[in-house]
Amino acid sequence: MRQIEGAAVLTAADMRAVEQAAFEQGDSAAAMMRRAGQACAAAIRRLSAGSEVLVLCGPGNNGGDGYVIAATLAADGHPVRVAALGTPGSDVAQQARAGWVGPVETLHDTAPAPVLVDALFGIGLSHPLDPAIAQALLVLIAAARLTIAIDLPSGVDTDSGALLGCPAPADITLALGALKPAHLLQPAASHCGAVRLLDIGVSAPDTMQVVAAPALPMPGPHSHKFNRGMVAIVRGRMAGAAELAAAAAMHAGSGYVALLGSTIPAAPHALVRRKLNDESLGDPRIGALVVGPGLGRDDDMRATLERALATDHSLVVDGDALHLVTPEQLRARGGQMILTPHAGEFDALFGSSDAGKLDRARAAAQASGATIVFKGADTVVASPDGRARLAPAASNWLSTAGSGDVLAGAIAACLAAGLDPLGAAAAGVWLHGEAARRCGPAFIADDLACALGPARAAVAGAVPPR
Ligand SMILES: NC(=O)C1=CN([C@@H]2O[C@H](COP(=O)(O)OP(=O)(O)OC[C@H]3O[C@@H](n4cnc5c(N)ncnc54)[C@H](O)[C@@H]3O)[C@@H](O)[C@H]2O)[C@@H](O)CC1
Ligand SMILES: Nc1ncnc2c1ncn2[C@@H]1O[C@H](COP(=O)(O)OP(=O)(O)O)[C@@H](O)[C@H]1O
Ligand SMILES: [K+]
Repeated sequence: MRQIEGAAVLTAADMRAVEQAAFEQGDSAAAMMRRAGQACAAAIRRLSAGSEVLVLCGPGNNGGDGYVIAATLAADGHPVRVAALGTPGSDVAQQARAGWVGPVETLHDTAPAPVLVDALFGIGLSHPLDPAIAQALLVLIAAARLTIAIDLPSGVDTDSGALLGCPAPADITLALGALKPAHLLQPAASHCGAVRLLDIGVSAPDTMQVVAAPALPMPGPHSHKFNRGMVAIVRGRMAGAAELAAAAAMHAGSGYVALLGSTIPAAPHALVRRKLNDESLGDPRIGALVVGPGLGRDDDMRATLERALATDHSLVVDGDALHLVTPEQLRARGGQMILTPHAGEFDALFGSSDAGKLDRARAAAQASGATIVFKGADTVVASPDGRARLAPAASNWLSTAGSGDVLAGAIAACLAAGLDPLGAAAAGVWLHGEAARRCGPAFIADDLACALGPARAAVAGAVPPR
């Protein structure tokens, strides 16, 4: 059982392809289900600390896992009962059912137990849960001290994280072989409780991963302020937003941060304030240029954005700037670009849609040629090359004004430090989440920017000095 940071994330189709590849290498579905069920049983035995376990088994292979779990627990002398919904459909699930020699109650007639194992539906749930099933499940959950979901809580859509009917909230979800998008995307993610990954002996591709603590360059004797990575930020109509992004870039480790558009001295004095003109915008030492936080959307600011786009700097495009560009314009510009939209900005730039957040982020990356950081209580980072990173749940206290400006600055610092756009975006998201965790409750964006330093210290040493 392991933590999820850095783990592979697979859609339902990816998971089936990985299983299929394993079968072609000589593995069998029965052996895989046995490994999955036994790994779950070992975790459940530890978590239940001797209390009786009730395993709810569905009609598919998730239910098959459930029968293996029950048989394994019983063989270890652990008190366990089984209640089923329907009869197993696949050969492998029927085989697993045959391995359970105890009685099988029905979902509607069974009595509660202190530990409930939800093995009703996993990645195969295709339509909303029947309300009568959902109701029976919720009654058993309410009576249990601990609910453990196998692979996914029953009642969520694997790929989009949407709810299918009234899902069964779990305290712990044991993800099998790899994470699925629903473990990380809202609203499903908040029904998973703590997610832990179990190895079931399959090797998953790393195209999609959970955002993990980044490896960031450390300063050494060769370092000076410019080769640490210089960040420039365009100041717009709401100056505070650009100031927050600048503070974030400084605390995230940039050696030199310039605010373009004001020369009036103010704290922090480490921030270099320059006029916005061709010379300052064209400074070849700039490693990342941030445009958009508090920019404004009037014609003057549109012209300022055009000037920023006309440079050949790596860009972080945020906030108002996302209302002033089109995906086609960005694609035509090319170069390294990271866009950081929240849901409203995303809809404005790419259009609204009922598709899932992961699919939308990936399509947007394709359309714009930029790396997309689709923000919210869940955050998806998608690269135009198809790779993606999904953030683990972050502090809900991030729902405070200016926290997105801080993220833009943190990402810019990582980009200027030499990370590729996907790596920089994921590193910025991780630092932002870690800073929020360190801030505790009711912080403001200024606190968050300052906490990026200690968050950065948590990964210090990840990379030896150059
Ligand atoms: N190769 C294997 O045997 C492995 C299977 N695994 C398990 O298998 C699961 C996937 O198994 P399946 O593909 O069989 O899918 P599920 O067990 O998630 O559910 C599919 C079954 O439920 C039915 N169904 C779908 N929606 C329903 C609804 N709303 N109401 C009633 N019935 C509904 C389907 O017709 C099908 O019979 C994974 O989540 C995982 O738990 C893992 O152990 C990995 C290895
Ligand atoms: N409920 C939440 N839980 C976790 N993170 C959140 C939540 N709400 C917002 N965030 C994060 O906080 C930041 C908010 O950014 P944004 O909406 O652009 O704010 P602002 O424009 O005020 O700077 C994003 O990084 C987003 O992912
Ligand atoms: K389940």
